[in-house]
Amino acid sequence: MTRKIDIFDTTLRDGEQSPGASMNTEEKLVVARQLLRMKVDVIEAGFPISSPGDFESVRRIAELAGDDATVVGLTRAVEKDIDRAAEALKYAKRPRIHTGLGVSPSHLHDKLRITEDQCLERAEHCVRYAKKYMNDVQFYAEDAGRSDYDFLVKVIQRVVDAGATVVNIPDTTGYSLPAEFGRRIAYLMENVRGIENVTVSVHCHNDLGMATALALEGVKNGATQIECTINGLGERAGNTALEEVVMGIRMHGEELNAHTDINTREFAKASRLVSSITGMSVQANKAIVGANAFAHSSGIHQDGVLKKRDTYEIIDPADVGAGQSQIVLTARSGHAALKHRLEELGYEFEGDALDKVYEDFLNLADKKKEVYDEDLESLIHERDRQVSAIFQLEGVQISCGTDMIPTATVTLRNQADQVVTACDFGTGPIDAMYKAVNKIVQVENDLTEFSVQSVTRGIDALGEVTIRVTAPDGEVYTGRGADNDIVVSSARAYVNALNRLLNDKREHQQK
Ligand SMILES: CC(=O)SCCNC(=O)CCNC(=O)[C@H](O)C(C)(C)COP(=O)(O)OP(=O)(O)OC[C@H]1O[C@@H](n2cnc3c(N)ncnc32)[C@H](O)[C@@H]1OP(=O)(O)O
Ligand SMILES: CC(C)C(=O)C(=O)O
Repeated sequence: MTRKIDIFDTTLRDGEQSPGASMNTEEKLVVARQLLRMKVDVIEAGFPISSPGDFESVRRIAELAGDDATVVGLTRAVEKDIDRAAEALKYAKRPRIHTGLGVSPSHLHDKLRITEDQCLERAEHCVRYAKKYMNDVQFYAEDAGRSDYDFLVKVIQRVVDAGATVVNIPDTTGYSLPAEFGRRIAYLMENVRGIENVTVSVHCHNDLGMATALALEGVKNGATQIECTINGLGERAGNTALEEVVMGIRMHGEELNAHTDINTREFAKASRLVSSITGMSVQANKAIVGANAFAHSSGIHQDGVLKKRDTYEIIDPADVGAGQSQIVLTARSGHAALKHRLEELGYEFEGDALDKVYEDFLNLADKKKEVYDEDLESLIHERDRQVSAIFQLEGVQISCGTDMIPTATVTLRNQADQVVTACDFGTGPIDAMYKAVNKIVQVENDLTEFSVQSVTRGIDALGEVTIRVTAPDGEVYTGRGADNDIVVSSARAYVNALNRLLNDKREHQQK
């Protein structure tokens, strides 16, 4: 059996320290419920002395958690902070005070302005003082990542001897390299007497983008608690992301001799919840919970994933509550992805027919970032319309604008494969285009309806135009056309309606 790693979630404390991410008590309770659903072991609910609101949040989350999680209040190595935290945690079933102070030369000399001896004394005192209130006391050695190895051993020895149940070794500034941070943890494990009787925790920041790697190195070298946040929220560049570190342990559990009890299927939901409450959006390429984490948009990858998912995916998206892998159709997609999506939509294309749709698809995809299902359907319908065409639109060019007479030049190809061009002007670009088409097609009709709608989303969406023309005998013919450019859609729709009218006329003549 591998070691159980406790997941200490600090979204509500360090996560909330992200500029712009602060949460009120009700919002913190909503997040806390989600953390309980995920079965985190420890919830750091706030810094009780910092404000009445944070005190209340810690108090209510302690009540909410009951026996299901340890609830932590953070303090400085200051008696009044500890008193306030103890008060907030008075009714908690599993309370923990998290106290401590800086231990690096920078924090001692420039921030706290104390000597090493004063630091050792304060460290011991804050733990002993907190122990008056409860047994479970966690000590943090702030900025341990930049501290002297032997001084850190002395600090941790003092607090272990004073009764700390958990010792937290933070890389507060995200400065360390993972292997070096691992050596630091190993050094403590070798040199602090009795450390095997306490929980060693790691709390890493992401200033160099290595917070998850740092935490995993910590675990590899002896830590059994990881402090982390949903979406990696936290001071400055954030903390170790909970979803990343838990999945890292799941993937490499044997090598790390580690497992967690977290319900990973709640990850996607937790990510969305925290993002919507804090207003901190999640980057699309964020590991595990980003919108693109299980999306494939290039042909070679799509072909691989369609043959077997694990050719390009190490995690089943369902395991993190992210549904299914997505095949995103773009100009980098190949036949395999297009065929697959068409089949999902109920269209079977093989061989030459598939090649032709693929060609149209690429033309469209070069103009759009992403080709959606509606685009594909529209593209197929457009092809069907052209198959039975007497006239086909070859090109349309418009010139219009302020102080200009709208003018259209239209080129059509007829069934005898002749290309005919006509030009006309009108009250607007569409009117000019219709008149130019009429000069070539020369069939009497009234344009009785014109409507345009966006087929998909975004500025590059296909616009689909529907028009109705009425023949002299009162018969109505509908035409449709789709393109990114609505003038082109309009020309296509009009030519399509006229083709129908002409086909109908021919059929009548043949009867
Ligand atoms: C690495 C971390 O993330 S630590 C957690 C960060 N979280 C917070 O800061 C929570 C919100 N903070 C607050 O509400 C306030 O800063 C308070 C209530 C904690 C303190 O407020 P104030 O008394 O006004 O002090 P202020 O914030 O200006 O300065 C911090 C003081 O605490 C001292 N201090 C900082 N950390 C510690 C510590 N761990 N132990 C003891 N003293 C500390 C500083 O040296 C400074 O003392 P000084 O004024 O004697 O120089
Ligand atoms: C309070 C401590 C654990 C902290 O947030 C840090 O060192 O980054």
